[in-house]
Amino acid sequence: MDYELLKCPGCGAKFPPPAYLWGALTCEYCGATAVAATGGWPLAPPPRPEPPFAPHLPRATVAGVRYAVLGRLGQGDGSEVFLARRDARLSERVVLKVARAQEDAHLVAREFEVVGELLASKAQGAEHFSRLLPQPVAQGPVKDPEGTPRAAAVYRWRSGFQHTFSEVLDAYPTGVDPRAAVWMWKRVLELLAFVHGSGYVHGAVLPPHLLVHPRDHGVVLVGWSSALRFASRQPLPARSQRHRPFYPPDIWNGAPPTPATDLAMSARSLVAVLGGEPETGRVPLSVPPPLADLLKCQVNPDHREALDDSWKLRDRLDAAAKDAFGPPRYTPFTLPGWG
Ligand SMILES: Nc1ncnc2c1ncn2[C@@H]1O[C@H](COP(=O)(O)OP(=O)(O)OP(=O)(O)O)[C@@H](O)[C@H]1O
Repeated sequence: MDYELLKCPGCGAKFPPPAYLWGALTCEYCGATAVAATGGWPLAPPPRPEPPFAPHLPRATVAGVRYAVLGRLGQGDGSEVFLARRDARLSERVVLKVARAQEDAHLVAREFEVVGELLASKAQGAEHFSRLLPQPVAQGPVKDPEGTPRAAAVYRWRSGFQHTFSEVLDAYPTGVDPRAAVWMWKRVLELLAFVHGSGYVHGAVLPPHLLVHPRDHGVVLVGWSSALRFASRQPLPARSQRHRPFYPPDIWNGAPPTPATDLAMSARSLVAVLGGEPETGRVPLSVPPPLADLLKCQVNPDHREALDDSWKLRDRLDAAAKDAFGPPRYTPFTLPGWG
């Protein structure tokens, strides 16, 4: 085999090993540029084009980033929500929320903004609770299959949180085990305590906005487009007609929402998931009286015993659950698709 010593033809200094990417070498000592007699050292071949991920899947571009749409996660009052992945080798899964109509565009933008404000909150527990809020990635218009631009927002995907209270009720049409309802309500109240401590109300604590992690006994809230600073005393910017029985009645008359509104809506959602009537707070007889009584008084913010402080209500729930079931212990809860 023949070897060639690489020396600068100008000053004779040794060249460093030629970098594969360069077609020429510059001498570190005399600054001369040397090109091989054959016209240059070989350049690295251009990177091979990445094979596209699942080319049959539809693509959507938001804020200059392309996503492959994997499937639908759900449908909101004003939006379509999809699971997608960044269309690149180093990928990440995201939730893509697209406004169904132009009139709903402001709600998608509003949610993105409010969530950003809450993520900046310094209220007690911010470090823990901010991880339970949607994590914004990007927002901007996305073109639908007809080419019409629609307002869209992208959030990070949280694996495990994919069943809403509405789907839990589909899986348990006569209602969940009251023990499961206890941890579900506790998680909602803890998160609401942080939201209220930050000066906001969620304003739409409804079954389709409550996502359950069945194994970890976690619950998070989505659907933040109605959230607002309660000190503003503004009425809710949107209400879901389909879920009328979940709102305290004064909200339909334009009353400004307060933390008590969220607590009442959380109680009504829990009543529903227990197989009861959200409006009256009536639950099946299988629900032990301490829990049934607490729910019944809490669905109505005007009830003389209703609490308007989320932590206090959580403490009261703790006591009611101890009365009914003894000290807390882990009771497995399953949903379709979970072993
Ligand atoms: N982060 C998420 N992870 C999994 N599923 C989600 C997520 N966000 C939304 N979904 C699904 O999409 C459905 C609709 O989403 P969402 O409730 O946020 O829409 P919306 O009612 O139009 O929102 P909003 O009330 O803020 O305008 C939810 O009920 C749920 O099934």
